[in-house]
Amino acid sequence: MKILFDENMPFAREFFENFGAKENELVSFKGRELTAEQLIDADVLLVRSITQVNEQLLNDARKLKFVGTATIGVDHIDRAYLASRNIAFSSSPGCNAISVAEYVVSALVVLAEKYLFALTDKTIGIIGAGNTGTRLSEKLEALGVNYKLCDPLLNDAGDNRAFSTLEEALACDVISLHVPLTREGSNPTYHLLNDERITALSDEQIVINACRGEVIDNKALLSFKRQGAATRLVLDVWENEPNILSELIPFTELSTAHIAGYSLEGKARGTEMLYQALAKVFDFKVEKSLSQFLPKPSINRIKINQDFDEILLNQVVKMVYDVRRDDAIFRQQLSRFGFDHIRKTYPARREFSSVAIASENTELNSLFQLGFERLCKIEEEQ
Ligand SMILES: NC(=O)C1=CN([C@@H]2O[C@H](COP(=O)(O)OP(=O)(O)OC[C@H]3O[C@@H](n4cnc5c(N)ncnc54)[C@H](O)[C@@H]3O)[C@@H](O)[C@H]2O)C=CC1
Ligand SMILES: O=C(O)C(=O)[C@H](O)COP(=O)(O)O
Repeated sequence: MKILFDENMPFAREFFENFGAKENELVSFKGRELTAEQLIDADVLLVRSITQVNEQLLNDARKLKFVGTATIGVDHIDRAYLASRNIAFSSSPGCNAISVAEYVVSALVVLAEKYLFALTDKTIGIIGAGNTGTRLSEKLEALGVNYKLCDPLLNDAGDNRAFSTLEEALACDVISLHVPLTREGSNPTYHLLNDERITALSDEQIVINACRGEVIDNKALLSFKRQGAATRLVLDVWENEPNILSELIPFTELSTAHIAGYSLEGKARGTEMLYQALAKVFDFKVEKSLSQFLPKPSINRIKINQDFDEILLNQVVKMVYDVRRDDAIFRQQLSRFGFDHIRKTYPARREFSSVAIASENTELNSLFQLGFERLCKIEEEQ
């Protein structure tokens, strides 16, 4: 069985070697350079978000039986075409939802420190309450931060959480976008933040986009900022990646290269989910799991000697993931090396759960609910 996989897919060789594939049948490719010719004798194609999978790419791939994407988003896949060819398809729902939620928490912590506000004084409007929006809401709940959820589709489907209207979510102190990119249907998200909604934003609001660039009209956003709006922007995703509207960058508080979901765990979970999906389709036994391959994090245990407060939160969140690192890389390297290079050479980043906390009679439940591990007494003594 010949398996082609994106070179930016951690542990793909470890998962797929011996998976009915001989050495020369496990072939990596560059996501933006994959050609139809490379796929002629492929049985399985495993992509990330930068490969457009459509008729043009697959027309000559007559042996192809399975396409998988190690991502949450599926806007790069023509699923109707795959169905018309009877090619099995699997994405990796939720694989990097924790990573994106931790990116947002890091951004909030950094902005709270810079502008001297308490997170508990703010309300976060979460637009899109699927895997990522839900993970974020759980983390905010852990911190005692108010939030509103907006998801008309889940609301209509009978999800019994309390939902707000889009207008209510857009009026929150912080707006965090977690919708898929859609251009059709009852609630399309393409340019959800259009000129009209952008110009209605106040100087005090913060807008975070870590879903898809096209959800915000980037040109309208730039012209809004050029007119002097003080609205604070955190942008991880951009219209027309990798050729983005770089004039926007100086107007943002934090700018990154579509890496919100790039914790090692988040990326690698995508690979693991494809391994499991492939095993199901081809009736192979699932024998491997991610825990076999994840390296030890550079810091995996800490001891905390005070009760939880926002200063402590700032310290521990930034110890694991400080989004300013990625912002600095982006600003310094974009023009020299390009968008894709920054993503490909992304430095290691781990999730909060990679660190276990020991505490002596201190109240740290907020940190455990946020995602940090609790170190029990026996482990502490080892
Ligand atoms: N920046 C990054 O690195 C990453 C970005 N993403 C993006 O984030 C998106 C969301 O991820 P998940 O939450 O995991 O997906 P999901 O599919 O679990 O949830 C998306 C939610 O958005 C809702 N939704 C759709 N249209 C809406 C609208 N007009 N208004 C409000 N809600 C709407 C859906 O009903 C669904 O509940 C993905 O589709 C992907 O494009 C995902 C992972 C990493
Ligand atoms: O999972 C998604 O959806 C994402 O946006 C991923 O973080 C995209 O990563 P790449 O597939 O572009 O490496």
